[in-house]
Amino acid sequence: MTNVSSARAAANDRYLIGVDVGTGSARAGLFDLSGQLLSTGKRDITLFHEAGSIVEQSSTEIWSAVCEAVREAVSAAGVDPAKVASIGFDATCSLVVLGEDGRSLPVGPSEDPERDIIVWMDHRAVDQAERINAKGHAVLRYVGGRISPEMETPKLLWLLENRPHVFDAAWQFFDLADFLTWRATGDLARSTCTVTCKWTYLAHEKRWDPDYFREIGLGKLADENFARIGQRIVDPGTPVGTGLTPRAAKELGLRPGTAVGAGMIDAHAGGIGTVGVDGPPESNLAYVFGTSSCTMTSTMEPVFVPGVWGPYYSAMVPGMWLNEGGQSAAGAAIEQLLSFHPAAGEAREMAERRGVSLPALLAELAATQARTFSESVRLAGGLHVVPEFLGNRAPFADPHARAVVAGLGMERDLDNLVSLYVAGLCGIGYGLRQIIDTQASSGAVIDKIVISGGAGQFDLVRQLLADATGKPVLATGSEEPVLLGAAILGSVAAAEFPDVRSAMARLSRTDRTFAPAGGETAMLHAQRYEAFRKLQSVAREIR
Ligand SMILES: Nc1ncnc2c1ncn2[C@@H]1O[C@H](COP(=O)(O)OP(=O)(O)O)[C@@H](O)[C@H]1O
Ligand SMILES: O=C(CO)[C@H](O)[C@H](O)COP(=O)(O)O
Repeated sequence: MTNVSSARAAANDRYLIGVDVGTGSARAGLFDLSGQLLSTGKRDITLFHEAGSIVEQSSTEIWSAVCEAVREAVSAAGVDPAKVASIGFDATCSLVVLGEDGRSLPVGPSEDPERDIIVWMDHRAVDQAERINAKGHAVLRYVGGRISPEMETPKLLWLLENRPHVFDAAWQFFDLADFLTWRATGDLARSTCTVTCKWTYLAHEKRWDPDYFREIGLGKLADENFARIGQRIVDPGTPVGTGLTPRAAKELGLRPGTAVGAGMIDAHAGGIGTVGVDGPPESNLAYVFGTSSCTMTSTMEPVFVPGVWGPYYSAMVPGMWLNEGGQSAAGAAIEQLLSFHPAAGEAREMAERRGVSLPALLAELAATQARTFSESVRLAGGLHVVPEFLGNRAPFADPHARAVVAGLGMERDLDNLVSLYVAGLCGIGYGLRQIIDTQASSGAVIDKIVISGGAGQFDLVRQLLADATGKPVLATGSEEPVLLGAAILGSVAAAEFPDVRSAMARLSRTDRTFAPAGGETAMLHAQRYEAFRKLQSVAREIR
């Protein structure tokens, strides 16, 4: 084992960059070899919304945002780019469509070629997903029994049926993380993580299933031997190409040849940035609470949980199986919930004056109004929220589910908005509890939750989630575990660590534990959880 002084010396020598492309922004973090975050850079990215659940982005804009964020992080730390050993990428699981020579193709009715990405949250392919599910092909066993319209094969089918000229003109279809490693290195390798979780690649058998593609109407892709969706599938962290191309290096402000690791989906990077702490990975559920929420559970043997994505082999922790749940809208659901309230405008102005976001302001107000974080649940009073504004991802795999808010009165004031915010967070917590309970009844039992993501950075949120689920919530030492996860991928490609497991063990540690409240508070949450399930079930019945 390296001692502290030699680790420090090494830490001064070489640096790791992690890039996280979330739904709303591209961020870069510069780490030393002890996992210490030295600087960050961030650029917002545009989301184009259209009728029909269409949400698109631009890969050109995203690549520029990545380059600017990396330059910002490197210059803020004052580090010589020659000392950057590696770069790793994670991104949302959005579909990028490129034509010959890598030129962007328009994925939607706007016909704007810059809009070449169907974003993960785009639900245009609900009908295609339903038709695929009706066929019941055996590969669906490995995506929780039902394909989601957020995955890539329904989206590809939508393109083939609605924009056949674009489908035919496409040279490559990429998951966003694989686009980024291709753009950085020129290598078309796909990551096991992306293709297994979103494209039905069977990593445990190291193969695509051509029958599935033929049965659902995407036989063309099988006939081409999968040349447009990935013929070389490598584990996350595998060195890609010969590192950065001269062009990409110039754009990023780094050296050509800097090692690049095969990437991951953002939630999975959050997973490897967190689940290595405190006990074996199978005891820890990684909870990534950002625009969406993702629950990542690792097991030694495959566990089939209807309505929870997976089991996926080696898609997150190498050699382990993964069950992935969560909700399509989590942070986004809280934003939507708050936007309906009469006091939202006034509160937003107040938040702007203080230079914080609206939910961050409300978290602060809730914390000051309650004696302890745990007691803030009482602020919710008779308000109950099932925050399924964009369907139920797990454990019902139901994209048609919608939100329920119960207990509204005539109040219009800021305090009532704080109450609604707390009730919304409790609803997020009960949805998480429901996934944990469902997984446990199928055999995937966890002891603790390790949290990451933008919304997971608040102590009030962490405590409420611990109380709502009855499980301890751990915060890691790194304030940016998702960026750390991405940096780990690069570090392995640069051979700074022998493999992802050892990098996880070396670079992540627990900072604080939020123990679940007992006594009356636990009872109150048990009652509220019951109310949540009743409301959710009535809403389903009504539909
Ligand atoms: N205190 C908070 N309470 C609830 N939601 C929050 C809070 N702070 C941030 N969020 C939400 O978290 C999301 C941003 O998280 P982040 O991980 O940065 O996003 P992404 O990676 O999805 O782009 C936004 O939806 C934001 O409104
Ligand atoms: O589907 C997912 C992971 O499988 C993610 O939810 C999606 O990629 C968006 O992530 P984020 O909320 O962090 O922007």
